[in-house]
Amino acid sequence: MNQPPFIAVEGPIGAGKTTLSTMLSQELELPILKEIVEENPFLGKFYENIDEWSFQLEMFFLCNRYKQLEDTGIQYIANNQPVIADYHIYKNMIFAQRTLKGVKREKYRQIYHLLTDDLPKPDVIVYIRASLDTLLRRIAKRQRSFELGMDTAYLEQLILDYDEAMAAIAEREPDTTIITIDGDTIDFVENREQFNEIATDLKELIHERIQHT
Ligand SMILES: Nc1ncnc2c1ncn2[C@@H]1O[C@H](COP(=O)(O)OP(=O)(O)OP(=O)(O)O)[C@@H](O)[C@H]1O
Ligand SMILES: Nc1nc(=O)c2ncn([C@H]3C[C@H](O)[C@@H](CO)O3)c2[nH]1
Repeated sequence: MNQPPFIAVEGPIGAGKTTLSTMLSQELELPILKEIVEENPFLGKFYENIDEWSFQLEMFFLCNRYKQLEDTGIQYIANNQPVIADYHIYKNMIFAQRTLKGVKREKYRQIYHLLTDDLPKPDVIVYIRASLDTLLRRIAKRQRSFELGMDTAYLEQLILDYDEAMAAIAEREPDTTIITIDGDTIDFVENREQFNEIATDLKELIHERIQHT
């Protein structure tokens, strides 16, 4: 039986996840789960020295998301309410597999599965793909001080990691709907028609699922 959807907006750093999920939550009148960024004590240190700070940072993200999704499961999903998030829990693995090495990576992997295997997983993913140029422009535009020294190669690699991760989810979870948006050509901020198309697709999906519940 279909459930009212749990929608996640995903994509590499600066793709527009928070922007699009906020717009969608307003348009579709859905509650939103947002990543907490400014209060993260490790992000600045991490971008200065990834090898030194990656384990602390990845564990911090994992624990925060775990708590948020545990609460979401109780508050919304168990009550058959649609909800939208500006991340998918699998994001933790995408980053951690890139930033952690050796024993720490293996320990992290085990903790990840222990914490997340029984969490509610999104059944719709809006995946915003974007080229390196677009991402760099957007990251520069928002002027977060800790991101200004970000290594371009790190971002370039994450673009590939995201593509691989989405392909792996599509194969592993055929019931998950993945809507891919080309963030280079579709401008959901400036072009209202393009935003409306995305919102309409999701409205139809929610409607279908609620009818089948
Ligand atoms: N389609 C767009 N056109 C122009 N600017 C955009 C667009 N989408 C997002 N932006 C701008 O790009 C910047 C990054 O967007 P946003 O913070 O939503 O990205 P994000 O994917 O949530 O980032 P992060 O990975 O860091 O969480 C913001 O300044 C936002 O206003
Ligand atoms: N290493 C690492 N692991 C994560 O799970 C993760 N999630 C987000 N981020 C970074 C991207 C933006 O700079 C900033 C806001 O999204 O935080 C992460 N970095």
